[in-house]
Amino acid sequence: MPESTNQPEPERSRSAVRSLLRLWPYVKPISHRLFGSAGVAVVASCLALLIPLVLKWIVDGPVAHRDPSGVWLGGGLVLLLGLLEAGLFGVRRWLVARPMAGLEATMRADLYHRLQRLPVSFHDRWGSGQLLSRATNDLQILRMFLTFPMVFLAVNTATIVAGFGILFVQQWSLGLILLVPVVPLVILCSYFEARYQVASRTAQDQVGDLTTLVEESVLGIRIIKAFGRHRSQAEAFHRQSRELRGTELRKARLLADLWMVIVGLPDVALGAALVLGVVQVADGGLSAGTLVAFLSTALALRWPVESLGWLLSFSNEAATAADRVFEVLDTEVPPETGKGTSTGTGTGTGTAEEGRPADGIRFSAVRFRYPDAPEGTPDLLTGIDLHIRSGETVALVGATGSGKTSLTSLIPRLYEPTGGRITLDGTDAALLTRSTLRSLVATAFEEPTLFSAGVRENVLMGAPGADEADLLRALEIAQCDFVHKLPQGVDTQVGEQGLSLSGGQRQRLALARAVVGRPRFLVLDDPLSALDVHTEALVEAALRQVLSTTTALVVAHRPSTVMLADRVALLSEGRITAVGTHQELLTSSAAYRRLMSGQDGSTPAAPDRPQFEGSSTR
Ligand SMILES: Nc1ncnc2c1ncn2[C@@H]1O[C@H](COP(=O)(O)OP(=O)(O)OP(=O)(O)O)[C@@H](O)[C@H]1O
Repeated sequence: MPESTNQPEPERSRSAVRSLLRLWPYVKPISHRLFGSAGVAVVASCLALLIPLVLKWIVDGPVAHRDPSGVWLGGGLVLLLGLLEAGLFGVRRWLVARPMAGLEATMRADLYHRLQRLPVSFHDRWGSGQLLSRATNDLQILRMFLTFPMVFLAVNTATIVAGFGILFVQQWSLGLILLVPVVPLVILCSYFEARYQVASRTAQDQVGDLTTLVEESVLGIRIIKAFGRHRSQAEAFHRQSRELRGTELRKARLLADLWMVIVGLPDVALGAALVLGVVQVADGGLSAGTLVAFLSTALALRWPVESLGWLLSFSNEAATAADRVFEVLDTEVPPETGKGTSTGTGTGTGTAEEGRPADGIRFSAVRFRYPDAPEGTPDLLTGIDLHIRSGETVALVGATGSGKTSLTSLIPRLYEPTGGRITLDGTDAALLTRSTLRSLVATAFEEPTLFSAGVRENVLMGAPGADEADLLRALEIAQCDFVHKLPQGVDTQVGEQGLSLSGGQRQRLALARAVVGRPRFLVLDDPLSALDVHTEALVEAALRQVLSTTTALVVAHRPSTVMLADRVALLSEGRITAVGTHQELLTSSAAYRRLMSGQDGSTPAAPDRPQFEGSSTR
């Protein structure tokens, strides 16, 4: 199982600000709330800065003049300012909580829709865990950043500027001492920021890889158990966990160094200001109240200054999260219609015309290579010419790895051909919109995937507009009588979080899904794979029914599937090298005989041999 993904290497050096600015289109609709909350936070922080001024008044006034009523008044004022500050911070939260949850939901919806629209070749390249972590972890980081760190970066900077203003007014010489650490702090912060940025990206990518591994271990638990692969899976898990732990520790070390500097330098400066201030009070050059106010203001500025380290590191993580999310959102969705060549009867309008002469499926000089195939590898399909007549079923056979599945996936344009043309009843498939194309072509894959939903939803997924009558018809055609005996009939939950169905039951439900929309064309990828003899007979019966209603291309690995077809096409070295009935090919093609007898080592045929040597095709 792959442990790392093949997605493009991200750009490691980038401006965090530029990355975060990309969030603006999402922030814009709620910017009034965000700015409002920042304004409220600035007012709250400034109220906190007034407290030292009240203290100065208390010390130099009522305390110096031994006036208890003045002390009570000052105390009440401090309490009032504290309550106001707390209340305003509460209002700030209230202002942003709901819009931020909405922003996260909108971004997640956009990401999800983009993932749904991106081609299969994109999903081939990206590990599912990487996508999962972007849709969950990274979006959560972004919401948290916009709610708190972004606002407080601005608020704390404003508070620091206002606080220093107050310090300078109170005693400029002491204020200057506190300013001394600013230059080394800025230099050290930018040094840490650059290193933290790299560590943060590495950690977030490693979380994605680890998510992929855990997901695969859960989904593939049967195989892991069956092959006793616990140990190797556990080793891979521990290795990736250790790597992630190492990166997190590196981040923690960087953060610890940053905190040490951010806390240490101002404290040294504060100590120096305290000593100098006490000397000035002793000399009579400064009132005790002013020194108390100065130190209280400086202490009130500790949190805004100290928090800068954490806020900067979080901002970096948010910038990384934004990069990772936009890497997906920026991936271009291929155009709806490709660069097909209009045939004499092709419409080019993206719709399929009713009443078009039923020509079936035609492959003309179709070429294909996977977008991620290594440089220099030859095309997988090098010129496919094949005509499946309307109403006909053609079985596609070939050695393992010859490209059968790849060929069938070109019909619904899960991949785009790199050359040639596929026409459906005379219309170039490349000129149809994907939605039109997929309403014409239904597919049942080798692995019948069911979703965590009821039988009804799983089957109707094949035709969103279909009704109850269509559902029952499809279930009947696909021989899914067993459904009615399930605890809640067609409403029984199946799939990952539902009732476990047998392989044959899943195959038949996948067939029902394929036929529920009465598709004009049907593509089946080895629909009898891995079935026991009894189940195979049931699915075969279902298939016969299904195939009689449509034009079909069926990938066949075993002779019993071949027997369902009218004709057989042999795929070899990227081309269709022979077409004919089963009997014709047995007579005329040595390669076909070898394939059917299993002598090429790819197709097990022995148990079915007596069957396919008979003459009937369907
Ligand atoms: N997504 C992909 N990216 C790159 N190469 C791929 C991809 N999928 C399949 N291939 C390669 O294309 C070749 C043909 O694969 P394909 O699955 O079409 O063969 P097949 O004839 O259906 O095989 P089988 O009979 O074993 O199912 C193989 O060499 C495979 O490694």
